[in-house]
Amino acid sequence: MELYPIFLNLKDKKCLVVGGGKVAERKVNALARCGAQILVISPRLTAGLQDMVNRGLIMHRRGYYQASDLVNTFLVISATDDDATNHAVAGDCMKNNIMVNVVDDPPRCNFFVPSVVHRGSLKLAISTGGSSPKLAKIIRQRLEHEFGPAFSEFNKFLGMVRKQVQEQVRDPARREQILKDLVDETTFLMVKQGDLEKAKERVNNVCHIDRCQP
Ligand SMILES: C[C@@]1(CC(=O)O)c2cc3[nH]c(cc4nc(cc5[nH]c(cc(n2)[C@H]1CCC(=O)O)[C@@](C)(CC(=O)O)[C@@H]5CCC(=O)O)C(CC(=O)O)=C4CCC(=O)O)c(CCC(=O)O)c3CC(=O)O
Ligand SMILES: NC(=O)C1=CN([C@@H]2O[C@H](COP(=O)(O)OP(=O)(O)OC[C@H]3O[C@@H](n4cnc5c(N)ncnc54)[C@H](O)[C@@H]3O)[C@@H](O)[C@H]2O)C=CC1
Repeated sequence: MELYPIFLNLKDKKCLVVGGGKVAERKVNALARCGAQILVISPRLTAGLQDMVNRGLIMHRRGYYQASDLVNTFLVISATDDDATNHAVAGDCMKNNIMVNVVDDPPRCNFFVPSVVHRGSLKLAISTGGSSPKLAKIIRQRLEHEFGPAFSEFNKFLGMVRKQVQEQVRDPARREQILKDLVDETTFLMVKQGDLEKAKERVNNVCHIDRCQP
């Protein structure tokens, strides 16, 4: 099966997490950082999830999953240790065309959660298609070394410069050429070697417009 990789905007989308154990906590944290509106259904919660409830970051209904929990839900993660519940959640979601991930049952998922290197808006997401989550984790750790925190700032800088070029360079051919030349292998290596200022200067030299300053 070939999986289609996408990046979802979950801001204010209702997301349901069934189960309140350590796997649920990991998935909730990933959803929370994207501004999702999260409801956890579980008779028990980890201390970390309880803390998030106390701080008003997520909602919690103490109890067992019911099909009515799915009303208005965009995305569901079923992270219980109970097969019958996980099957019921998957079946109900499939019937209603809701995105669903069942953490211990890949065939019942219509999406997998990748391993992710976070560098601000720059995300490197790794999936093994479910073959080996541990391999995905090892690759993520290697990439974290290779793509250090400087990439977060550099990516933000490029986004800003690119927007300025789009707004200020009227001639379409010139604009296209500048955008293509904005970053190259040499600039990339400067960021990688930690010379962010030099990299930014090189970008500014390409666009030659006064407002392209950090
Ligand atoms: C299909 C998928 C569904 C989904 O959850 O989306 C899935 C399924 C399962 N995971 C299992 C086990 C483990 N999962 C991890 C870790 C992670 N698992 C994640 C994703 C995924 N896991 C999806 C596929 C991703 C892909 O395509 O590669 C990561 C990447 C993202 C995240 O969860 O946030 C996160 C790493 C985050 C990071 O650190 O970067 C570890 C490692 C560890 O804990 O150290 C182990 C133990 C070692 C091992 O098994 O490899 C089991 C067996 C359970 C059992 O038998 O008890 C199943 C069920 C099965 O395979 O049948
Ligand atoms: N996909 C992944 O990344 C991984 C998946 N797993 C699998 O994930 C599952 C959960 O693992 P853990 O979080 O460690 O288990 P856990 O035992 O800590 O948590 C299970 C949670 O489900 C809740 N629960 C049980 N029945 C429920 C129901 N009917 N409705 C709502 N909540 C219910 C329990 O109260 C508990 O909070 C296991 O099956 C495990 O094999 C394990 C490691 C990684």
